[in-house]
Parts: sequence; C-alpha cells; structure tokens
Amino acid sequence: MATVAIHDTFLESYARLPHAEQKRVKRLIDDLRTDRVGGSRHLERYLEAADDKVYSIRLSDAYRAIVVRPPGENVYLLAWVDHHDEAYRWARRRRFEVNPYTRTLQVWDVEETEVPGTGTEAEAHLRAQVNGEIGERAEAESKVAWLELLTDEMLLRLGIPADFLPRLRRIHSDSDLEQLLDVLPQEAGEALQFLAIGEPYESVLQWVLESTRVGAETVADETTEGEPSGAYIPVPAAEKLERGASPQSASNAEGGGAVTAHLLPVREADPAPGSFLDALTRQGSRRVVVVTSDEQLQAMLEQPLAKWRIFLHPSQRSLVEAHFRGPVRVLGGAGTGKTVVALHRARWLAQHLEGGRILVTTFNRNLAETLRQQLESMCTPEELERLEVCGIDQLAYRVFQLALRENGRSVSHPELFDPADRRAQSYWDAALREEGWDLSQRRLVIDEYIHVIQFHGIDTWDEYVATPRTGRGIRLSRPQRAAIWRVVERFRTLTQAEGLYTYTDILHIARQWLESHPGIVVFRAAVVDEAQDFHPEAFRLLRALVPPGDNDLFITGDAHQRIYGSRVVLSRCGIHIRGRRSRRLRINYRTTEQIRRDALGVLSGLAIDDLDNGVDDGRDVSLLSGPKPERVHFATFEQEAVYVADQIQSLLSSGIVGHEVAVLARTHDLSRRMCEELDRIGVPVELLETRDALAADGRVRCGTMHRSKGLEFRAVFVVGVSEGIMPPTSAVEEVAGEPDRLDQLWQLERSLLYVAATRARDRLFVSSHGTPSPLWPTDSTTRCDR
Ligand SMILES: Nc1ncnc2c1ncn2[C@@H]1O[C@H](COP(=O)(O)OP(=O)(O)OP(=O)(O)O)[C@@H](O)[C@H]1O
Repeated sequence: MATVAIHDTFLESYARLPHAEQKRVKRLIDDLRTDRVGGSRHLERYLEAADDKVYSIRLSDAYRAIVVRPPGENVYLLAWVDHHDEAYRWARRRRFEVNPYTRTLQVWDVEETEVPGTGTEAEAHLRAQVNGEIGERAEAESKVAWLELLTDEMLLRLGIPADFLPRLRRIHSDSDLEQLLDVLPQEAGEALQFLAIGEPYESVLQWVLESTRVGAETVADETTEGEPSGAYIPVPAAEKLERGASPQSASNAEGGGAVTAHLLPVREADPAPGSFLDALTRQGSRRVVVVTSDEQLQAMLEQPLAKWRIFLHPSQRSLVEAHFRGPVRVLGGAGTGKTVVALHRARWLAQHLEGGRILVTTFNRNLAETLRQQLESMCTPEELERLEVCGIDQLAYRVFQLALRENGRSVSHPELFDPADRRAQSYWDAALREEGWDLSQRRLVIDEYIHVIQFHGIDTWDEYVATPRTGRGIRLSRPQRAAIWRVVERFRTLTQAEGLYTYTDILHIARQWLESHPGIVVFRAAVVDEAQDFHPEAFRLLRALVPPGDNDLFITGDAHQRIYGSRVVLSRCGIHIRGRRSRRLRINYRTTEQIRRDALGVLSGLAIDDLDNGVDDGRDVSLLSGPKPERVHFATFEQEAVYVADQIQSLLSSGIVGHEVAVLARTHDLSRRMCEELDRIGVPVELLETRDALAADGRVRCGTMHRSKGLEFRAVFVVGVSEGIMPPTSAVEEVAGEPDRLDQLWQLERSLLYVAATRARDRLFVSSHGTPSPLWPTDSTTRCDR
C-alpha cells in the first residue's frame, strides 16, 4: 500500500471545490492508497514545473490534482486541487524538498527566492543616493546587522533552504525581513524571527532541533531534562553571536536544554536529501498529515479550514501527545496557543487515559462555556462523555453544597460577598469593637485576612502562627497576630451565621471537605486553562480532586494576563513541577508582530512570574505582520465614539463581519455607554455580556476588558484609555497612601490593558478622551483634542 499524505495547501484548495469534485477527490485518495491509479487517472509529469517531482492527475475534464511523487519511494503528497489552468499555474513555481539539515518537508515558491528589484547593486546604490535614501537606509541596516554575524552554514543549520541565501544576504531593513518571513518555510521563518528579537544563536538552534524531532509521541518527563538531541560539535565563533540586545541564556529556550557557549548541538547534514517518508513523520513537517485511516481522512476533509486542529506546532504537539510523570505547566504569552493545546490535551487524554473522568476547567463559567463549544466541535460523543467541562467556581460550589448538606446547613442560597466591600465593613467593625480594637485598624486586618489567612487556606491559630508572612509590608508581633486572629474568628462567625461566604470560603470549604472524604469525588486527570487567575485554594481544591499520578494535572497560564488576584506558587499548593514538565510556547498565532510588540510594551519593566518560584522571561514572536496599532486621543467621549463608529464602518465595508469586531472598555458603565452611542450612530452592536461570545450574528461586540479574556476578534477597539478610567479614580483613592497596594493596582491595570489589546488578530485601535491615561501614552501625532 502506498503512503498518501496531504499538505494543508491541498485542504485549502479542496474547500473551494464544487461538491461533485470533492467526492472525486475522496475516490482518488482511495485509489492512490491502494495503488489503483492508471488508465484515465494516471500520473502525468508536469514538464514545465520547477520541481521534477511534480505530477498532475485528472479528476474530471475540468479539474486536476497536483501530486508530488518522490523518486524511488511509494509516497504521494497531495499538494493542490483546482480548475485545470489554475492548478498548473499554482504548481509551476513550487518546490517540495526535504531539508538536509532539519530533514523536514519544505515547500516554497521559486520566484520568492529571487532578489527583489532590478539592475545591478551599483545602479541601485546610485538611485538611492539620488533619492536621498542612503541615510535612512544606514539606520535601517543597523537593525539587521546581526545577519552578517551568521555564516551561510549557520543559516542552513537553522533549516533555511539554500535557495533563499542570496535573498537573505540582500536584506537591509526590518521590512525586507518581514517580506521574506512571509515566503520562507514556516520553521525557517520562526528561526529568523527569534534571531531578530535578540535570541542567541545557540538557543534558536536548540529550538529548531527540538521542533524537528522524529515522531510526535515523545515520552517527556523530568528524566529527559536538558538532553538536546543530536551530536555536539565545537563552534569557535559562538560567543561572537551573543548580541547586546537583552540576550537570553540557552537554558531558557523552549525545551530547557543547557548548551555551553562553545558547543552547539547539531544534526549532521545528509550528503543527499533524506527520504520523504521519514520527513512526513517528523514533527517539523508541520503542514502535512499522512492518511492513516478512512475516518481520519473523512474528519480532515470535513473540517478543512480548521487547520490548526490538525497542524499543531511541534512544540504544541509534543505537549499534547506525551506521557508525563506528574503535573505539567505550560506558559506562553497571549495568543501562543495555550488554549488550543489544553483542548487537544483534553481530547488526547480522553482517548488514551484509562479509567475515570477528565476535568476540563478554567477561571469561570463563561470561559468554560467557550471551551465546551470548542471541544464539542472537535471531539466524538465518546470522547465528550469522558470530559467534565466546567468553571472552577461551578465545581467548587457543587462540592461546597455537598459539604454544607452534610452538616445539615441550609444550602439554598449562600450569599457571596467580598471581604473588602462596604457590606463586609459592618461585620468587621462589629468584630473589631468586640475585641476592643480601633476601627482605624480595619484595613490592616482585612489585608491580613485576604493576603495571608485566606491565601494560605488557614483555619486555626496554630496554622496561622506557623505561616511565614514573607513579602507583607508590615511586621506583626505574636500578640498582634493573636489579636488579629481573634477578630478574624469573630468576623467568620458573624458572617457565616448570616449565610454569607466569600468566594475563597467556598473554595476552601470544598477543598477541606474533599480532603476529609478521600475518593468521594475524583477525576483521573484535569486540564486547566487561564491558571494565572486561580486562587491558591483553587489549586488545592484541584489537588484534592485529582490524586497525584502520571498525567494528572495539565496547567496552562500566563502571568502577563493576571487580572484577578495575586501571584500563586504552585509548589505551595501541592503541585510539584520539574524539568521538562514545565514548558513555554513561543510562537504567537493570533496577533500580528506589530500588535504583539505594542501590547507587550504596556508591561515593560514588570517582572513576570512563572506561576511557581521563578520568573517568566521567555519571549514570543509572531510571524504575522500588519498595520501598526492606532493610538488616538479626543477631547470628548462623543468624539471618540464617532471615531470608533467611522473606523468600524470602514472595516465592515472592507469585508470584516460585525461579530469579528470588539469594542472593549474598562468598566461596565463605559461599555454600555459606548454601545448605546454606537447604536445611535447606526453601528450594529450588542453587549458582550448578554451575548454568546462566539455567535456568528454579524453584530459588533461591546464589552468590558475583563469579559474579553480568552476571546479573540479580527479587530479590537480599546476605548476610554483615559485618566480616571484606567485605573478608575475610585480604585486609586481606595489605596491612596498605601504604596504596595497602589503598585499592585497599576500592575493589574497594565495586565488588563495587555489582555484587551491582545484580543486583536489583525487590527488594534486604542483611544481615549479627556486626559489620556499614562498606561498607553499619546504623542503629538495621535492627539485630536486640539
Ligand atoms: N499551531 C497553530 N497553528 C495555527 N493557529 C494556531 C495554532 N495554535 C493556535 N492557533 C491559533 O492561535 C490563536 C490563539 O490561540 P489560543 O487562544 O489557544 O492562545 P492562548 O495562548 O490561549 O491565548 P490567550 O492566553 O490570549 O487566551 C487561535 O486563533 C488559535 O486557533
């Protein structure tokens, strides 16, 4: 039987075929797999093609499939299918080669390897001089000077096809580089992009090696830590490549392998190109799938446009399909595919893990609903049957009810309250008075309650006194702690007698009940998304729900996006993650590089944690390119609304659909006002809060930044980035005179802005009115308020 593989370009063209031709494609694939090609359906070499492995095959009178047939191998690669002339036009300039260094299959357009422009370099230089471009270019050239430090051999080792070297050597500016990234094979583009942001050559090479290992079913656990694949050879020039621009040590690279400065891991180049069959099974041959069964083929052809479901990046696939000997933590900036990985992991666990149900959970029920919808579109009914999808809040509440019921308490409506809100104040005051405290100490006690007692899940004085208060600004003596403890106990008695519980109480009570009833509610495994916003008690609850074992917890999160709560240390919640069970995704698939960079700028200078004891200093790149985000400031809210409406109208007239656009504001109030104003102007809008976020109903979504968490849109308007709104005056006033809390407030606000801005895929507009917030500064060109 022949091996038949499908390239994603084939799926793309297949999706556009008339139904009758699609049916013929299915028959053709069957025939190819069973070696039944011949007669009118024989392979015909396409003599004008740049690549002599390219054949065409007749589908019908009018349609042809383009097939690559490597010599000496019983392999067919389906590359394109189209109307006769179109199919030949597409195929004429394509090359399909196994890269001799990475041994992955690469496809490119030969025309794109040519150096753009006409005439000799001397002529071009003369033209530039006449046009006065030389000065500008000198400045631009300095930005890509790093390329000159790399020899051809070094570039080839990164998987850059040799045909592209001449064009690469003519790169003079970032925009030349961007154009090249659009046409290079994807993994070669990623390598260049990492170099462009200042990553050391060694770590990029390591990344390439990791991404192009054979097979996807790699068993990953802590025992393989730091073992780069391939041999080591000395590379004397290596240290020259450590450029000044915030270099990152190789040990921080994806995969975590330690690489010494003078030794580079390399895979020897084949004297001749490797086999196609071998290349098709490599992780790095991203965009190609070998047909293994009728069902798999059927699924692929039915969902051709949801390509990411099939073509996971190697760094994603190695997480989805690995056996781990304990909990796994996956970090990555916004849009790096953490949710995609979590969803695929859940499905993989449902397919492969013996016994028990698998919990898929996230920060709240809205987000869980989005996960459920996505899982429903990618899982079989049998797989779904094994998955329990719900927000951690819903789950905690269910267990909490069990706990109360066991104690014979009313479970109908425990009321939720916030220990720092106005309502709680009267209970604090009563407790303080009973213990003879001055009410001016209220804030101190509340902080101690939230940040120490609730944070650590403390129930008794003994636990409290044994808990270190590291990082708390104020020192407390033992008698002071004893007095605070008495106030807290009193506060708890008073509030719980009234049926009042904080959300943390619910988590805490649920967790304790599970710990005292081992085995009563148990999941075989859990997949957790948006973990950066989980309270430590939520992690302890998870630990109580999922007994420690292989493949038990799979946690994805990103501390850049923490907009609720504060830093959590997983190891202090009974979740111990070591070595290669901690990974970072680094390719951004959502936003353009321009949006990614500007959004990250909002967080510059902040130390971002890794959800454990360390720092997340990994950097992401995006291979997508687009217009720079727009930042505009107006005198009044009404003017800002008119600007937003105008921009939306022009996006809609360019073909973007309403529900692909979001308008995001800091507060409910502002998002409602903007929604009303846009509606009045005639924009089809709907509040995100009351709407199924994923419904394709053609209406622009208006919502809060908080509600936009986890979602994405083609265009995003972040509005009201004004003083007094971001952060809100009331929040600033509340923490006035408390520098630590003020710092935390600004940090959360920056993360919120980062979250909102990174919901955008192609276009981002940031606007304000009144006085602009310093969080996203304006300059003279972006002010329309004069
Ligand atoms: N391998 C891939 N190939 C193509 N697209 C991908 C791939 N992985 C993820 N994507 C796409 O990238 C976008 C972002 O993915 P996802 O939502 O999983 O990122 P995330 O890291 O969870 O983002 P956030 O933290 O901002 O919520 C989605 O549109 C997803 O379909």
